[in-house]
Amino acid sequence: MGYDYALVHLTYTLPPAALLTLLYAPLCTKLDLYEIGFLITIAVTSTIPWDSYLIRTNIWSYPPSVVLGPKIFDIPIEEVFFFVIQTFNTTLLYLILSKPVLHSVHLFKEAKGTREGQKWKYIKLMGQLAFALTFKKGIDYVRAEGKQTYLGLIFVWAAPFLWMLWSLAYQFLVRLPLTSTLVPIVVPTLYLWVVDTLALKRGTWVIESGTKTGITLWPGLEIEEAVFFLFTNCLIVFGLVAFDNAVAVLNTFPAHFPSVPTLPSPALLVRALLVPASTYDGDGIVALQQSVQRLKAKSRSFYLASSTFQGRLRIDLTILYSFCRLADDLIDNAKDAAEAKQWVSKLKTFVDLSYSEDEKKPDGSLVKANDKNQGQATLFAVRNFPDDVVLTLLLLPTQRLDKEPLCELLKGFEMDLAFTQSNLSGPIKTESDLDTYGARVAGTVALLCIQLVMYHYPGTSEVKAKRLMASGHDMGIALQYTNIARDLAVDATESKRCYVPPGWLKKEKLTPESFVNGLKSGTPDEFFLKKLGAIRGRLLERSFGLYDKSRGAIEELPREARAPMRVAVESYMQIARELRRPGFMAQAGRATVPKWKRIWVGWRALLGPVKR
Ligand SMILES: CC(C)=CCC/C(C)=C/CC/C(C)=C/CC/C(C)=C/[C@@H]1[C@@H](COP(=O)(O)OP(=O)(O)O)[C@]1(C)CC/C=C(\C)CC/C=C(\C)CCC=C(C)C
Repeated sequence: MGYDYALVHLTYTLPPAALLTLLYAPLCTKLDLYEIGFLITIAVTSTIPWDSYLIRTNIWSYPPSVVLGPKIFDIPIEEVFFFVIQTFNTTLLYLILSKPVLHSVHLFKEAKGTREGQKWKYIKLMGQLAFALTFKKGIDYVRAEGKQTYLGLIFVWAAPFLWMLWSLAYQFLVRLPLTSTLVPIVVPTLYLWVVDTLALKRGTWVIESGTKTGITLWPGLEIEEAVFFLFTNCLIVFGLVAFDNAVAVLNTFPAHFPSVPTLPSPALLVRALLVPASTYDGDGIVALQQSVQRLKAKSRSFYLASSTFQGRLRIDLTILYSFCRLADDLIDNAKDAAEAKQWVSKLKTFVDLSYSEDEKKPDGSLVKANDKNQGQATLFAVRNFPDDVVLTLLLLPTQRLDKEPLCELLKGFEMDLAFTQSNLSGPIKTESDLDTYGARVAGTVALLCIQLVMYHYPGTSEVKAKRLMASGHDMGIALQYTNIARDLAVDATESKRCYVPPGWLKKEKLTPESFVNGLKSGTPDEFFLKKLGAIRGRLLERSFGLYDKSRGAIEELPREARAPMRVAVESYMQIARELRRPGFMAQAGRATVPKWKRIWVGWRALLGPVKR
């Protein structure tokens, strides 16, 4: 009996496991735990018979003086634990690197008979051929019973699994970013090559000389060992990608899978993978791709927060963001007031059409509102909006959202039309006007987000729902105050808008005109900057007041949405914290949160309520 193999774990496999666990724990969901368990179970059960055969045929051996003693099918328990911990570590690295990825956007509709469809057919076949040839080579090596036996046994064991996983998930394996495929294969493989070199040198495990090629990748690392670790990490990552491919199909296509259990059974996962890619909803995928692009390009805070939401809620929030953003942009970027008004009116018509009532035909039959609305709204959207807007409109989950907040949001955008060159304060005459504006453009967004949360995680009582809505509404206004405080200069120079109530400006002996001119001047004097600091401070004070009042309610949301909502709110409020730093207070520029700080704030918010 000895401790050498146990020491390998203590020194090399357990420390990275602890570090990865620490990093991933706040992000870990029930589905992640299920995925980890699923992969470990498959890894252990598929490796035991093979490893046991290798030991019993003396291809591998473990000197009794280096292992503790207990064995499972002749395999030392340290070795069985190796299968577990290697799968665990590679899986956690994969999960961490994949968190920012919305898997649905990497699905692809393979239209039959098209060049693209043909291309995918060849990609699939080429992979299958490569793994089939590897298997064949393995058989030849094993049959020869010579120096390539061990290499052959690795090929024969791994290639069929790789062939099967490739056949099921080739699309995802090709389309996912390399950070989700190559990196989680390469990093653990290199690491284990180093560990293996050290273990072989110390004699912790021994490869018999008659059945190995004798070729080394570097001094001390047998080629067989290098291939073994490369293949096992490929198997783990291919398995994870296939799992996520199945979950993406389940989440993305409600027409195929109307409801999705929190933990889909293995049979359901396989069913999802077997849905032909030619039957995918191609427009839905493109709409999501456009929405994710929009979210990534336009809001770093919400992009970061979106990665902490799960499943269909994440998809719905991404589409909702895209809708709000493009509606705002259509109006803001219109060439003149008349065009902006037209966009508001078209958006209103689209919303009206999406929510009209059931209709009775003259023959007494009923046209269900849902079907009728979808048809009418689709037709209207296609005829009246640019191509890159239409798909988002069509995917907007109106069945899960109330009409009223959407109409109020459009009223908020309409308020922006009242700002003119000669009326810089537009509709904002008093503090209460500013509250109304914030309620319309941001309070409504909060209500819509909470409705989606409660739809996807049902069970909130009516009384609680009302309370949550009221607090969420306040939180939306809080975020809008921060948004205004951040964008004072941009609003003044690019849109000629002044959202600060004239009364507040008067207190600083400013008018909307002098304030906007001061912000527009490249080098405002110290005197002006002091006043700017005071006004910004007042906006932020209101923002933090509303934030303090409402943030407790986040802890009353359904459990699954609490931490992600905290991340969304905190990463936006971090902008307010940056603005309040003494160094920034008296600057005219736009505050941004450095990437590392955004990640830190998000990670911190996942752990629990943040101290103010
Ligand atoms: C995680 C995720 C994808 C969330 C999506 C949230 C969402 C749908 C946001 C829409 C934002 C948007 C474009 C609205 C149009 C009007 C507007 C510009 C509002 C301002 C947002 C700023 O967005 P962005 O940074 O892209 O804009 P600019 O860079 O300034 O151009 C707002 C500041 C409003 C945002 C308000 C919310 C997201 C509501 C927050 C409140 C909650 C989520 C509720 C919290 C729950 C409780 C119980 C307190």
